[in-house]
Amino acid sequence: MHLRVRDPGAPAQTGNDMIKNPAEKYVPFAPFTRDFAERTWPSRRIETPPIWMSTDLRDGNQALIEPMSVERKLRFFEQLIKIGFKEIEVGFPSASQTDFDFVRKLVDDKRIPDDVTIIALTQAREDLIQRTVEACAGARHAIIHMYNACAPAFRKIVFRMSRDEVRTIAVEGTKLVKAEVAKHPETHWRYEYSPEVFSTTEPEFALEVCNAVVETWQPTVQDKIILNLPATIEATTPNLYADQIEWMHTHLAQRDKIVLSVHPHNDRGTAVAAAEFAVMAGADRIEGCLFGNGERTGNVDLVTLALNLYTQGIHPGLDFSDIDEVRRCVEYCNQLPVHPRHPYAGDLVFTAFSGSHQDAIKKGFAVRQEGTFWEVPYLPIDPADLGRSYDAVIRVNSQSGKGGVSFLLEQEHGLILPRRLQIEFSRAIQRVTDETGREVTPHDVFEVFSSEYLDRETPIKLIRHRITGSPKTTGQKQFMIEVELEINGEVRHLSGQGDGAISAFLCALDIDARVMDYQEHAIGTGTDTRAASYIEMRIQDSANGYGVGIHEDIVTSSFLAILSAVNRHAAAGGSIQPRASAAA
Ligand SMILES: CC(=O)SCCNC(=O)CCNC(=O)[C@H](O)C(C)(C)COP(=O)(O)OP(=O)(O)OC[C@H]1O[C@@H](n2cnc3c(N)ncnc32)[C@H](O)[C@@H]1OP(=O)(O)O
Ligand SMILES: CC(C)C(=O)C(=O)O
Repeated sequence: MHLRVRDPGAPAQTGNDMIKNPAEKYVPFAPFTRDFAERTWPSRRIETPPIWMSTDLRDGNQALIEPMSVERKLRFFEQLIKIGFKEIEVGFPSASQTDFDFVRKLVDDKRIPDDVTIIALTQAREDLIQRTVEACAGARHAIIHMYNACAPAFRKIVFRMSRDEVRTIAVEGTKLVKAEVAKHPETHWRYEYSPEVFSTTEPEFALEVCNAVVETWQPTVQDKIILNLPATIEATTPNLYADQIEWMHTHLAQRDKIVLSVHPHNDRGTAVAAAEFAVMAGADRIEGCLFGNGERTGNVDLVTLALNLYTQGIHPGLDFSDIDEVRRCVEYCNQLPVHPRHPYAGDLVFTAFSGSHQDAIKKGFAVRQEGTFWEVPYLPIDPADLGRSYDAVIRVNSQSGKGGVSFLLEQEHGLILPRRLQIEFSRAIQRVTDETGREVTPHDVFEVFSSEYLDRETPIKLIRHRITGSPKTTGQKQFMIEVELEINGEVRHLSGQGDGAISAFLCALDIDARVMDYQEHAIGTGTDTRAASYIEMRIQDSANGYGVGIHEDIVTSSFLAILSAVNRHAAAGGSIQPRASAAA
């Protein structure tokens, strides 16, 4: 295909461009000549899951660049069983030897659990029906699924047939299926009929064909027929599809002997909505594919549908506890990637880069208590329910803020930064992300944090300290301290006293500095426990700045935090004047 870039100033062109008035070329689809005012579906809610039918191995497979081998089909089949599907369309056995062999393998190797029904699709042609039944014969439960297109364009262009002739294809095909399956009584056979392209078929005609098929098959309340109403090509807004479904639901004869099924495709990008509305409108069953594979823009995505229900508190009856494993399997079998933004399953769907999202998520996790309703902002589902970790929930780039940065430090290193330090440190990260224009990993964040706060050892480095007198030993309200420091490369011995260890240390340093805020907490537990100290200082007349120290000993960690603040001050060009000790 040839793509052209058009000069925006150029006059409208003909040829490959969009036309000025699409109404000259496209007719909007309206299923009813007048409004279907009797609709009730908009005020309904979905309270129970539909019957799920996976057509990955059929509709999904027929849309692949390379259809699945038997090995890939088997792997997919096992995965579908594991997820909990009870109805699986396994192929179009009359279409290819691979499909035929695969279905036979399932049956002959007894790979189909007793509570699972396989489905095989066929056109309404005698030889194809025979081959389809032959492929499934011997299975405990099997559904023969027959289709023929009923929409006006197909009657006119593909079949060149009248309505009566098209209805006859459906009825005669149904008779053939009935006769063929009767030859294999060891299998419990059911029948599914699809008026293909139902989405653009006149509802009255679809009804006429479906009623004729039901009459021919003669289902019972116990052994229902499946009538599947496909949006073979999604033709309109999902509300109109729902109207079509509700109209069929309320007008079909023998409705109690019918499982009403839908099969939405995603041409307009609204298959999920169409399927949900269809269930509200009376559908009992949905056919689709995992992650929305399928012809053109795909079949409706069953993962999204199932998990949409789950987030409304309704268990879908399908298990996606390890969604990554499901995704890997589907990607392998289809040889197609799942988009990183794909609902519930994409790599990025539980990740926030932007500052305000990160802030809200961090706060949501902080107040979250086990056993309470899920209420973490921006996360519609707990990633842990799908086997996803919280590791990637927050990632940092130039769009991020303090919440995200400090969340990473807390998650990865157990550091709980005071609010003002969060603000201060996020500026350091912002500088990096602005300079590089790239994401910073949790590892990068800690590196920046270390070089900004923890690795500051010049001009003053703590060598050792000794508290020589404390209120307990001296009987006075004073701490006495002796400190060995390296200052500008020279070892110094200083001493000081104060009401506490920190003030004694500051006295020994003899710097014009005040502690504005002091916070500490433990990191880890047991013998590995360390203390993290955060000290905000005002040194001389400069603006407040933080220092951070981490050490096994809590007092040492606070001294390190003071020196971290002092050294940062010096690095920023501030002056410091330590006093020489008496010994020096
Ligand atoms: C919406 C859907 O997804 S439907 C499923 C589509 N999937 C597939 O087609 C995949 C498997 N299909 C195939 O391998 C092949 O199409 C086969 C084996 C079924 C048939 O192959 P062929 O015999 O070569 O026919 P072809 O595919 O060209 O079918 C077209 C013919 O079947 C007729 N036809 C199409 N659909 C049907 C139907 N449901 N029932 C009866 N006849 C049909 C057409 O009118 C056309 O007839 P014509 O040759 O007299 O004009
Ligand atoms: C055969 C039918 C159900 C189909 O795949 C479709 O209409 O999309």
